Amino acid sequence: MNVYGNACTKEAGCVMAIGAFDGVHRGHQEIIRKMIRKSELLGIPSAVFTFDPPPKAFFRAADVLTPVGEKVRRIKKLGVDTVIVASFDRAYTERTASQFILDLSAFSPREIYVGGDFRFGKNRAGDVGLLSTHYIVNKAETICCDKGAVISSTRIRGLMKTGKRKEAVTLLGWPV
Ligand SMILES: Cc1cc2nc3c(=O)[nH]c(=O)nc-3n(C[C@H](O)[C@H](O)[C@H](O)COP(=O)(O)O)c2cc1C
Ligand SMILES: Nc1ncnc2c1ncn2[C@@H]1O[C@H](COP(=O)(O)OP(=O)(O)OP(=O)(O)O)[C@@H](O)[C@H]1O
Repeated sequence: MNVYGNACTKEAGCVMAIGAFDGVHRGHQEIIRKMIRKSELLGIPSAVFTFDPPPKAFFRAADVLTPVGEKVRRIKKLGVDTVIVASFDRAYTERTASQFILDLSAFSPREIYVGGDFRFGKNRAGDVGLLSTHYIVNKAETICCDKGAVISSTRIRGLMKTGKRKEAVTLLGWPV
């Protein structure tokens, strides 16, 4: 596990957002900004817990929009104090949902932000319900584009593949 920024410790605690965040697209930015606002309100550090490579790249060979260095840079640029990157390899996918919950406790998250469909742990056994029995969990609302379609890394990968760069950039909110 690599940790960028030392603001978030067990003692200091944090408000945390968790996810693959490949591309750090406009949907991701919204959830991260909400998390930062809450951390400012509570007067504690903000943190993002993410994975390298993104689980979809590991399991389904999806194209990676942002290599880890660029992903961390984008997340920091949004104003996040600490970025935690777990190495997503075969051994890591064997960690159970309970082990992952225990991993998080090293950063004492006071509140956590995820999407409603967030899953974690071996065979995706953990869900928001389970996480909520341990932490205060905020479920982010889904952000859509102007045409009303959900913004996702998968959608942006498709646009890039078919040469629709301009549309991809609009959904990403970053230049490519
Ligand atoms: C410890 C751990 C183990 C995981 N094991 C699996 C797995 O066995 N199969 C799978 O499809 N995804 C697995 N995942 C990936 C999650 O399903 C999910 O993609 C990840 O938590 C990121 O959330 P997000 O997809 O909402 O961004 C695992 C995640 C974690 C944290
Ligand atoms: N459009 C969106 N609006 C709000 N939250 C989002 C949006 N897309 C993803 N999220 C949330 O951001 C976190 C990271 O999501 P993830 O990186 O898996 O998103 P994704 O774009 O759907 O990726 P993929 O298409 O590869 O599955 C999750 O908690 C997820 O629910």
